[in-house]
Parts: sequence; C-alpha cells; structure tokens
Amino acid sequence: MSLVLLDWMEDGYAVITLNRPEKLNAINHQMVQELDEALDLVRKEDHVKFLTVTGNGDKAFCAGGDLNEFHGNLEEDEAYDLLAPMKNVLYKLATLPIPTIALLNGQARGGGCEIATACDFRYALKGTSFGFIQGKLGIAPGWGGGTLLYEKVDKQAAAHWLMTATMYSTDQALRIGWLHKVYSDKEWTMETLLQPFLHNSQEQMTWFKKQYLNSLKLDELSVRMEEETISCSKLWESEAHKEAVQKFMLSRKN
Ligand SMILES: CC[C@H](C(=O)O)C(=O)SCCNC(=O)CCNC(=O)[C@H](O)C(C)(C)COP(=O)(O)OP(=O)(O)OC[C@H]1O[C@@H](n2cnc3c(N)ncnc32)[C@H](O)[C@@H]1OP(=O)(O)O
Repeated sequence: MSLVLLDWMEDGYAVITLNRPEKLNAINHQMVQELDEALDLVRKEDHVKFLTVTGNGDKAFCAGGDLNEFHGNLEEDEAYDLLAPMKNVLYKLATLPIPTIALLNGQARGGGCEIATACDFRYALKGTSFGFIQGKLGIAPGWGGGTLLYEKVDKQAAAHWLMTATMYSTDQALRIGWLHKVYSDKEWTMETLLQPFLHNSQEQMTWFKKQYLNSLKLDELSVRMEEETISCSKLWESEAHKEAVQKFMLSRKN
C-alpha cells in the first residue's frame, strides 16, 4: 500500500498526501522513498502549476520521524545514513521549480515541521499546533528543516523556536510568519485554500518560483542542510536522546 499518495488535479496542480493516519503520518523509510519518487514525478510534469503537501486523517499533518525506525541505539555514522536520505528529499522539495504549499490538516512535530518548512507556504486548519520538538529529545532537526526555518522566518524567531522546542499555536506560528493563513473547518476545502493561485498560468508560477529561488544562495543552503544532518547525527548518541525515545516507546506499551 502506498504511504505517500500523488494526485494530479484537473485545475493543473498536484497533491502529495502523507498516508499513514494510523501513525499520525509519522515518516518511515518507505515514505522517504515514496516521497522522493513522487517529487521526481512532479518535477517531470511540465503542465503542473504548483504542488500541495498534506496529511491524511484529521489528527496530524505529520508526527515527525517514525520513532521505531528513526530512533534506536545508533552510532553517529548509522544515524547519518538514516537521516541523510530525508534531508535530500527536503532539499528537493525546497528547490522544486514550482511553488509548494503545505496544507496543515493537523499537528506537526519534529520532522513534520521540517517537511512543512521545506514548502514555500504554509496554510493551517484552525486549532492545530506545531513544534520543532527535537530539542526536547536531546537532538536537533536532522533533515535540514532547521536550516530552512532560518530562510523562512526572522532569524531570532527561528533560533528561539529551535532552542525552546515548544509547541506553537496557529496564532504564535502566524505571528512569526511561519504560517501564512489559518482557516476554519468550513473553509478547509481545496477550492477555498488554493483559489489565490489557480488563476495563474504554469509559466507565471514557474517564473515566480524561479525568482524566489534566485534570492536564496542554494549552494550555501545545501551545505548548511548537510551540516545540520551531520550535527544531528553527532547528537544522536546522547543519553538524553536515548532516554527520550525509550520514554515514548514505553508509553506505547501502557
Ligand atoms: C529528523 C526528524 C526527527 C527525528 O526523527 O529524529 C523527528 O521527527 S523527532 C520528533 C519525533 N516525533 C515525536 O516525538 C512525536 C511522537 N508522538 C507523540 O508524542 C504523540 O503521538 C502525539 C503527541 C503526537 C500524539 O499523541 P496522541 O496520544 O494523540 O496519539 P498517540 O500517541 O496514541 O499516537 C497515535 C498513533 O501514532 C503513533 N505515533 C505517533 N507519533 C509517532 C512517531 N513519531 N513515530 C511512530 N509512531 C508514532 C503512536 O505510536 C500511535 O500508534 P499505536 O500503534 O497506537 O502505538
């Protein structure tokens, strides 16, 4: 069964859906692979105006890396080998030649916030919450999402969120500019959410995104995302990290 769905919409855009709702769309190895393949397919289609990324279910956009797979007693180099593929996927998402919009249907934690941050824009359903909580697990973001956060919001706001590792409400996320819009349940339809973009041609949307990417130093971005993965791999072996993951695992058994 596909854990990442890719749909081509009549109005000329594509939708990627994280499709593991029973696990709050937590990202496992299969999803990393399927996300990579889906992005390659979107990149090949020259009629697609923009891409949206969302989660299946009404509880979460994405609860981060799968703690059964992304957390174990791993040495630094094993942790790097585990983290690097998703970092590469997020670089591919962040530099896709068409605009990308994260439709946050529910909470996002850890790597889930990294995926959302790799998108150009973030729209959220009212009442959802978000947190770069890796700091509370004894690590730091490892898929490049911390690096991307510094590109998307005020640098002090990015540093504060990463260091405090707290959950933000939609209001708090709007205030720092991480969220662009918040919608009620009633408004949460593709037609309402995407109306502002649908009138644009594919050529316009490709140019708008090219102009935006020109403003980023992509070579530097790639180096900084790689450095983030290396640093997270070093933190992976900490006792604090091992204890935090163990605590989550034990809580599953109760
Ligand atoms: C580089 C990325 C970075 C990394 O991987 O190192 C990270 O993403 S670190 C952050 C990892 N994510 C988390 O720490 C969040 C863990 N999940 C939770 O704290 C809770 O599930 C919560 C608060 C999101 C929701 O709690 P709630 O009580 O509402 O639901 P459940 O906990 O019962 O979850 C339902 C179901 O989903 C499974 N689940 C949730 N999150 C994960 C996860 N990250 N990995 C694997 N599985 C997850 C949970 O086990 C439940 O399934 P069940 O079969 O009933 O055990």
